[in-house]
Order: sequence, then structure tokens, then C-alpha cells
Amino acid sequence: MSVELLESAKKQAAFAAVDEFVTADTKFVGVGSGSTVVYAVERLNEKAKASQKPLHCVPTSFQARQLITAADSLILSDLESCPLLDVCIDGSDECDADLNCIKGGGGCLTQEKIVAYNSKQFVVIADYRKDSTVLGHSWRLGVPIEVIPFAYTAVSNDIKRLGGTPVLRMAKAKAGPLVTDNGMFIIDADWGDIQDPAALHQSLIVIPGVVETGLFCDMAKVAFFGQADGTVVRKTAQ
Ligand SMILES: O=C[C@H](O)[C@H](O)[C@H](O)COP(=O)(O)O
Repeated sequence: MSVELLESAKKQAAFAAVDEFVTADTKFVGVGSGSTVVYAVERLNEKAKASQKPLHCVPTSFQARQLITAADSLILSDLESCPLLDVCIDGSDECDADLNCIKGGGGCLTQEKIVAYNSKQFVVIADYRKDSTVLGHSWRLGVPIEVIPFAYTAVSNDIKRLGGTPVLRMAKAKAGPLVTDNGMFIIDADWGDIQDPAALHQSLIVIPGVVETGLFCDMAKVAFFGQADGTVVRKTAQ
């Protein structure tokens, strides 16, 4: 599939989600991170401009903050000012049949989970490649796990004990590890097909040094998947 068609699939998904979940009554929106969210912000900005009503947007990353700031009709906000959001719209690296997600492929996950948790609705937008049945099946880069730098070897050893294969994520244009928006490292850990993502998350989150995992379980109720043919498949959690 061409890059143009893939981008178009992302855009269709993002526009469909914003059009359904951002209504005249919507005031507070969580803005996810990644390449698909760029189109959601474009649509949010169009809606805010057309309605002339304030749309307060809480970012989930430095990237999201920049997108909101660059959009001339959106109001940049935070969880102190807006502790409960109407909706959070975010991308995903893989989504299973129950709409559990793997997130963090772009290095953002902890702020994303906090914002999604503090939203009345969490809506996923993605292209068709992310639509899966079992997590870990199509996303082969591993589950992103954000860790305190001091603890990364200890956490890696615990991940091995849990049957995973941990890899410290390295930066692209800097020597050494990737450093997240929170000053942390990311370990990508592969388990192959993950039959019980909630149980795996629980095993990981109790390890000292783990800040958050990229397993978003039982959070999304609706997902929009842009297709290669320009249509959008809307799925609800089973
Ligand atoms: O770290 C990045 C975030 O979790 C993204 O939402 C996720 O990687 C999906 O990104 P994209 O829309 O670029 O596929």
C-alpha cells in the first residue's frame, strides 16, 4: 500500500472519530500522540473554528502539546485545569478483539494512559494494520515498558523471569538510550502472542522501577480503523 493511501486511512479514521465523539457539548478533549493523532487535531481545530466554542485540549506528550499549540482555534490545557475530560482520542500500535491496545511505539505511553484514564471515553484511531485479534501477533516490536533509568537492568531481569525478551530502546539521532518525555527509558519486551494482556500488565506494573506499561487493557470502548479502500471500520469492545 502506498504512503498516500496509508495516510488517507489514518485521516479517515481520525475524522470519523472526531465527528462522532466531539459534539456541540464537548468542552474537554484528551489529545493522544503519534502520526494518526495529527489528523484528529486537524479535525478538532476545524470543529472549534466552525463552532466558535472553546475546546480545551489536554496533551499526552510533547508532540501533542506542539500540535495543540500550532492549532489556532484550540486551547491548550492540563489535568489541573481539566481533571475530567469528555473524551480522549489516541492512536494504537495494535488493538485486539476486546480493544485492548499496545501503545508506546512512538515513545509515549505514561501520559497517554493518565489522560485516557481521566476521560469519560477513550477512543482509538488507527489504520487497518493495527486491527488484530491477539496482542503481540502483528506488533512484533514488543510491549513498550517505561522504566526508571536506575532500574533498567533489574527490570530487564524480571521481564526475562516472566518469559519476555527485553530490549532497551535506543535513540535514533543520539548515542545511547531513548529518553522519554518523563526522563525515563523504554524497554520493549516481546512475549509473542499475549493471551491475557491484563494479567501481563499486572505482573509488570508491580516490579519496582516500572513506571507504566504500554498495555492499555479494558480502556477503549470504540475504535476506528481506516481501510485501504477509504472506508472506516468502527469496532466496539466485545
Ligand atoms: O508512543 C506512541 C503512541 O502510543 C501512539 O499513539 C502509537 O504509537 C500509535 O502511533 P501511530 O498513530 O503513529 O501509529
